[in-house]
Amino acid sequence: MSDSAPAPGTPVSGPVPFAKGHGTENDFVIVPDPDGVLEIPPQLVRALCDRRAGIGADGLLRVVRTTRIPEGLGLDGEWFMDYRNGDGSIAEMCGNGIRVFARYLVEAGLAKPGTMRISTRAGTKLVVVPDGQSDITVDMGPAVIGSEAVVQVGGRSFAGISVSMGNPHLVCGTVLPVEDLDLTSPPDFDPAAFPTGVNVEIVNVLAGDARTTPGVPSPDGYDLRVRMRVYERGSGETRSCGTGACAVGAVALRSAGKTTGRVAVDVPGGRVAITVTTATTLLEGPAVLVAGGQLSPEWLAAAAARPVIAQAPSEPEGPRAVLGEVVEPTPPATHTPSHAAPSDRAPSRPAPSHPAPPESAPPQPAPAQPASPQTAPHQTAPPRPAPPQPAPAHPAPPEAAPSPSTPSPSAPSRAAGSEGTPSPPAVSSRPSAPEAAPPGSEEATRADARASDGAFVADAIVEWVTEEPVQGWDTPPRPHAEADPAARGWDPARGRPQHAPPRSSKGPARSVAPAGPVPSVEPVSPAAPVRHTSPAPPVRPVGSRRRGEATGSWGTISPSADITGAWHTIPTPEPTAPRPTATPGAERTGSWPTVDPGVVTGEPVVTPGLGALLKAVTAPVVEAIAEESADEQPPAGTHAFPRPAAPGRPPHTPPPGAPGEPAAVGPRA
Ligand SMILES: N[C@@H](CCC[C@H](N)C(=O)O)C(=O)O
Repeated sequence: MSDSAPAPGTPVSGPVPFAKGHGTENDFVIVPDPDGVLEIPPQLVRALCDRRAGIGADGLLRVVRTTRIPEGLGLDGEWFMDYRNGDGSIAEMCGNGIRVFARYLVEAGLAKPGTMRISTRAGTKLVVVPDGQSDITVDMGPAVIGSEAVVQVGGRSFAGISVSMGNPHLVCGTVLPVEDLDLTSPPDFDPAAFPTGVNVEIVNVLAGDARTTPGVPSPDGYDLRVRMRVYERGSGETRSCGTGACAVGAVALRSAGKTTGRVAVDVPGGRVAITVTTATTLLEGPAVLVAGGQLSPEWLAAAAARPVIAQAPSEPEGPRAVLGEVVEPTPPATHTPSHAAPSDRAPSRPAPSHPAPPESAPPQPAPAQPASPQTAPHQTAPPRPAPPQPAPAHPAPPEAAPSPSTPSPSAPSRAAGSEGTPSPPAVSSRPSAPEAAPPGSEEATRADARASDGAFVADAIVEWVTEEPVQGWDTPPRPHAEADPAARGWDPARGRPQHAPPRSSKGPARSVAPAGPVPSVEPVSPAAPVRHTSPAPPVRPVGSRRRGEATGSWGTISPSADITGAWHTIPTPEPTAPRPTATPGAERTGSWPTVDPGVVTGEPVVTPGLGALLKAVTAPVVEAIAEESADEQPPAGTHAFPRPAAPGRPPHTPPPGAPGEPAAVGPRA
């Protein structure tokens, strides 16, 4: 923080800028905070992501210099992506979000196009942003493939393979057309297998798998084409998930007998390309900025004053002041993994009860622990560490691997560096590069993953059947959730969805989480203005939203924004694959075939667009480019999106109508 920086706790006197963007329609509110002076509590994240009373998004990206946050210690990207799910919970990584984040850096004049390093809770990622509006590519690190687990989605059981992309995923292949599935309710999963929750991908293989789609060619440049829908932890169903697509690409390739290749992953919001090499996973896809503007101070105050639903907080926070309000101290609450959707899509809730496995399920599927617990980024850098670390809702069985919620002693820990820290560290220059890869970093993860490469493949017995590609497939409309949990289909007495499938009468449930307390509404303290970070009480539990508040004002519309609102059309229609004959219980059989560990059936696929990146990953010149990018001043006067305030000043307050700046529409402080 510079000398002229406001003292912690000083109210921010101006409007807070924001931008809105999406990657394949996985959308985000972007809040620039280069000095790390803003705290955005979960309830404000929820309010901002509210699609009716807020700006609306699946998640939030806070743009902060890596040197200004405890999580960034040891990370060497100039910028840190502080990602939040729409329900206010923190996640380790977001593949679509980091592309949008990079686009924002460039459009806001904070970075130059080209290669840049962006730090996340899952390590520092290399990102290539071409000049113009072309797709952005991210080196996401290796997919760490774990073991089989079963999940209940829309009343059906699916077997899947757990994968860590820094955050946890369960990839479930199925013969049922994914567009027919009901993803309006949170999946029921085994909390012992996923103590911090899980993102669930349901997948059809459409082309390129000789065993299941014989004779159906993939689009040019791809080895496989798949379609997926996803239910995201903390966000509900989204129209795309970048980390999920990476997980799907890795598992789908292995199911087809390959460990490397390129996969077209079609999602409701478009298509992303996944390239799996022996060392890493590349995610390529669009990133679009839609608008920029300023949050209304009145709206912020109203958002902070709304009542909250008392529940176990999804992300225990340390003492901090907050954006929009200051709350009273509360004793630490028992942590319950957060994996529910935000309130405008599905209720936040305690860990769901896990129904009995389907009759055809293996008697005792292995707990879904990644093969190398010490290498899984979401284990080494758990998303919700807090001192003291509470026990998971259900401890893993004795034979299970150590709980992923157990932080590594060497992992970067917010417990050590954040929660008890009254203010961001006074670091004014970039830290020198560590001699060894920092724990939890991408480099460390990759090195560990290489060492355990042969242990990636899960012991799953599966069957793939093709299904007919469908043009213009769509997902059911998102349900509009009401404040009343019951009105959202939530049974507070049972602590699970009202229409959750009954547990099997033929055997006990494998793991049943405690139903949890019935949510109750309680007020929070009166709203206070936006404040800078300072020693402050813990953040209260995530709140529900209230209607009728003033919202953040809209600013400019980006010329590059895709505002058609139309369903994404797959650009190149592929030949129709033979549609399988659905058999009773088929959803249980669709999963991933066993692949011999360590079998590599193809060379890494290098396409023209990715060749440069693959070279960049290893070329020393990348470091020079990254350094240059970090050290040089961004071009002035060309940015189209709101820039953050200069160091030491409150968030940017552009003059109304200034060239290149969004017009100030909302009320001023
Ligand atoms: N949509 C993101 C993933 C966001 C985080 C996820 N919901 C989690 O909690 O792990 C992506 O594009 O990867």
